[in-house]
Amino acid sequence: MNHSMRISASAVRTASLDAWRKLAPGLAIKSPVMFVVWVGTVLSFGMTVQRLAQGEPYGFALCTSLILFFTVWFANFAEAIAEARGRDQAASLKATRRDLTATLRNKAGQLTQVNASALKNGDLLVVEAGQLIPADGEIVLGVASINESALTGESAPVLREAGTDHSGVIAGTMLLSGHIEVQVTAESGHSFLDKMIRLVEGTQRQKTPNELALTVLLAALTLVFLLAVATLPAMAEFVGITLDPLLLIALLVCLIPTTIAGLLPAIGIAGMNRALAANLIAKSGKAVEVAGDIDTLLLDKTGTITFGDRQATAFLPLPGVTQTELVRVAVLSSLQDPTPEGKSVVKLARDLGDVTTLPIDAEFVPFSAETRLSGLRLAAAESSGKDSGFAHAFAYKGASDAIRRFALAQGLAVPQALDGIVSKVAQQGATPLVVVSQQRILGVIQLSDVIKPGVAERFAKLRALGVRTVMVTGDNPITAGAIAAVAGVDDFVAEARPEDKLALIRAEQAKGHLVAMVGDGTNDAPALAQADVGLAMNSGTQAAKDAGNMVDLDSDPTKLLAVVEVGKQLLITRGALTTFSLANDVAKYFVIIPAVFAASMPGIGLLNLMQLPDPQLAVISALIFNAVIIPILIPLALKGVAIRAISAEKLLRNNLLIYGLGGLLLPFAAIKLIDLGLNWML
Ligand SMILES: Nc1ncnc2c1ncn2[C@@H]1O[C@H](COP(=O)(O)OP(=O)(O)OP(=O)(O)O)[C@@H](O)[C@H]1O
Ligand SMILES: [K+]
Ligand SMILES: [Mg+2]
Repeated sequence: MNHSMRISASAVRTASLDAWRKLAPGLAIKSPVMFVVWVGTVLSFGMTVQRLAQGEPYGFALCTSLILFFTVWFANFAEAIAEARGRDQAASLKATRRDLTATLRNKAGQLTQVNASALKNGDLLVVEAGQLIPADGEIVLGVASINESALTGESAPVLREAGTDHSGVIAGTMLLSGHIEVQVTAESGHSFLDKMIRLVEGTQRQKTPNELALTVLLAALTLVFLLAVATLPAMAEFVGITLDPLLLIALLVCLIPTTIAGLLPAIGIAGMNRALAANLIAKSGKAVEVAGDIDTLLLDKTGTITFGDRQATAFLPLPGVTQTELVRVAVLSSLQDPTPEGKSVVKLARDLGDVTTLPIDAEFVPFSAETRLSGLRLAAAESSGKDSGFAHAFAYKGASDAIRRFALAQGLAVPQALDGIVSKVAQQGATPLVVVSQQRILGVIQLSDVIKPGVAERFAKLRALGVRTVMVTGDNPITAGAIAAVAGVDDFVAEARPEDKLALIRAEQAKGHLVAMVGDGTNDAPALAQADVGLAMNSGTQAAKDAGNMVDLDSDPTKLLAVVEVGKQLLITRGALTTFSLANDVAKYFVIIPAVFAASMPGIGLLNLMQLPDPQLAVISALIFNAVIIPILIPLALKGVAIRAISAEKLLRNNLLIYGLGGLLLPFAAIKLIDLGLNWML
């Protein structure tokens, strides 16, 4: 993906054209504030023509009309340039999805070649090494090594596998090796990526709730100023002056919040652009915005804080159990377990010389996040029944609390020595899996995982931004504690099942927190849906991606930091420019009103701080400032106000100082300068 956020010359060219197109009344009315300026422009041009026709002086009228016109045009240009930049960004993404062909497998097993655009949800595709994946989907068969660089810019191949939490594939990426079957989950043109493309292109942009609220507020302010200006002629009449209606229009435009109204769409689009530049797919502008207000972040341990490639590294038998016996039962419990954990158990056992094979009539009990164990039952033993005197034969492995409970329910004793072994493994941050057969608990498998480098710094940065991090894991409290300490999370919850994660999010939300959550597994889906920001990994299952409101193309769980930053920057930029715009308007009021009345009311002349001699020139100067401040601020609106890791209150105070006080003082100086310039020119 092209991550350049610079403004290209061609973007400026298209935006200039689009700014004209956006003058159409149907589009102009979308922003009530700018529509008032639009109407003012039309009226003003009308009066110019009228004065021209009647042979009256029309210079002031023409100047006013032109400046008003450019005010509207600049606002249109601000939006158009943000959109053009979004289109540039989307173009490279779109290119990955063009003209793909698919090998479709029908129910009878026959293969046919079809165009990817004809694919339907649920279609089964066969993809061979060297081919491009034709549609977004989930691998239902096979293991794949995939190059996603067309999408993410990252050239290192990624591994995707059927039946795991990383089975998702995306159209336009390249299958490097393997032979896979993919089930289509998103028809061409309807995937998250397509949606994001439309969002950044501006073709499917909707105002976010905050944007809508601000638009209403600005419209209300405009109405207040409209009423205030409407009462001026009567007041002027009272003191014996007749006010030129053009002066009133100009005054109104200076007073209403045109700066923020003109820049508002650009700020929102730029937020989406920044998200996409970070390889984040947001399903709506709202998701990005909410991310800025997040104060609690829930992360799971395995695969988020650690690499998630849990590998068996040791078999630790209980006293009185031989290593061979422990290994044999561990292998029995894992032979049909497709998880990376299960496979690694078999691999380590084989390396140690184990040759255990699957007994006939074995019934596989798959791992679930609910039971937190896996293994097999022997159906034959089961059918012989309890009366025959045989116990059910089984071999299980699982989380220590789960196996302990299971063993007790089966009437098996829990050996004293178990705790010691479990804690020893857990204290190193490794995951202990306890192994049990129908006869007894045999010992522990040690699963080792590696903490991702740099997570501690990221969490520290989040803390500085006011975001509390909580690790939620299905693992035991000791392992969780050990990992939490190294990773530097603020808090952790252990032995959590999926519904516990959901309950935790609800509890945090009930306390008034806005919660973000990262996940990739199907069992994360409810929590992802409940969270205010649910960031799903692109590598994850379709259920997770459907439930979340953001997808990370890089499948990097620590990307949540970037999500929060993009969101915060959006909110802070919008807040700062709103403050600036309103402060400007207040200042303009005090510049213009005295200038207008000074000539006929000596008393008010004292208030004419800036000593602007000619009321018409004063108004023109204010109008010019009012217009050009929009393009001047476009780069800031697009780039965003810099955010530093300081507390929200400090940030607010700093911004009030810079954009509030600055916004109040700048117009006095700028308008005086423009006025001096105009006086000199004339
Ligand atoms: N294949 C497996 N067979 C048996 N038990 C397993 C298997 N995989 C994991 N477990 C046990 O179940 C627990 C929960 O695993 P799970 O992967 O659901 O954790 P989680 O809720 O996703 O949390 P996290 O990902 O943070 O560890 C693990 O800590 C481990 O003890
Ligand atoms: K204004
Ligand atoms: Mg997990």
